[in-house]
Amino acid sequence: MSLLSVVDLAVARGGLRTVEGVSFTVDAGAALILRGPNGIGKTTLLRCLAGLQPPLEGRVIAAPDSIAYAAHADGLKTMLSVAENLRFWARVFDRDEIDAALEAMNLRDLAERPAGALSAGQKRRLGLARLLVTGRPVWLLDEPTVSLDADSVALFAAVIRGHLAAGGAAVMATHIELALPEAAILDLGGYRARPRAAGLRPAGFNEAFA
Ligand SMILES: Nc1ncnc2c1ncn2[C@@H]1O[C@H](COP(=O)(O)OP(=O)(O)OP(=O)(O)O)[C@@H](O)[C@H]1O
Repeated sequence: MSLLSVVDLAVARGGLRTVEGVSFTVDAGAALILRGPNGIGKTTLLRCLAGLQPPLEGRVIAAPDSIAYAAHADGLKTMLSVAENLRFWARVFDRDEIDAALEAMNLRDLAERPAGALSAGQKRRLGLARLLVTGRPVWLLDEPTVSLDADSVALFAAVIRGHLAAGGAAVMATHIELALPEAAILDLGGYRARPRAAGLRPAGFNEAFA
């Protein structure tokens, strides 16, 4: 069963097309890794999949409320504890269970620590734990392993595997080897947009008369 389909997608950032003609499907239980050089548009594509910006062309097909996005920034509330951050985030998604997320990302001993007093890798673990409390099947992750040590990368890979085994799916942008050999790889380098403006202006718009 397909949880996410992308059809002939083109996206733009800062008024410029980044990638175009991107199509793929991610089934339940499957992971897709987005690769490509810096600036090709991996983050831009993820933002579009997450609904944070519209596509220039093409379609993103997913069930309503099925997607959870872990952006490059962890988006933590620094004055709240680890547990409070997770409870807050769970409530945003109308849920209240956080124990499994604390356990999975090895955060139990840090549960009462203010998020602002965590190390970079610990913050990243908390950022990833936020996905677990959403209960959503499709995870989008931007550079999920930045700042993680080898043990935490392995922890992360185990969490992704558990999510896939439970029928979820994941799309991840990363330059790092994730120890997930079963994941499919899509290199966006082959979808670089031909240089031209994003085409965001209305049809008939003529710059000479603007
Ligand atoms: N906030 C922004 N405003 C305008 N342009 C941006 C912004 N963020 C990124 N861009 C540009 O959009 C293009 C795509 O950037 P994007 O962050 O999607 O690439 P990426 O493949 O994720 O790169 P990286 O591997 O470095 O994370 C780049 O040319 C970048 O310079």
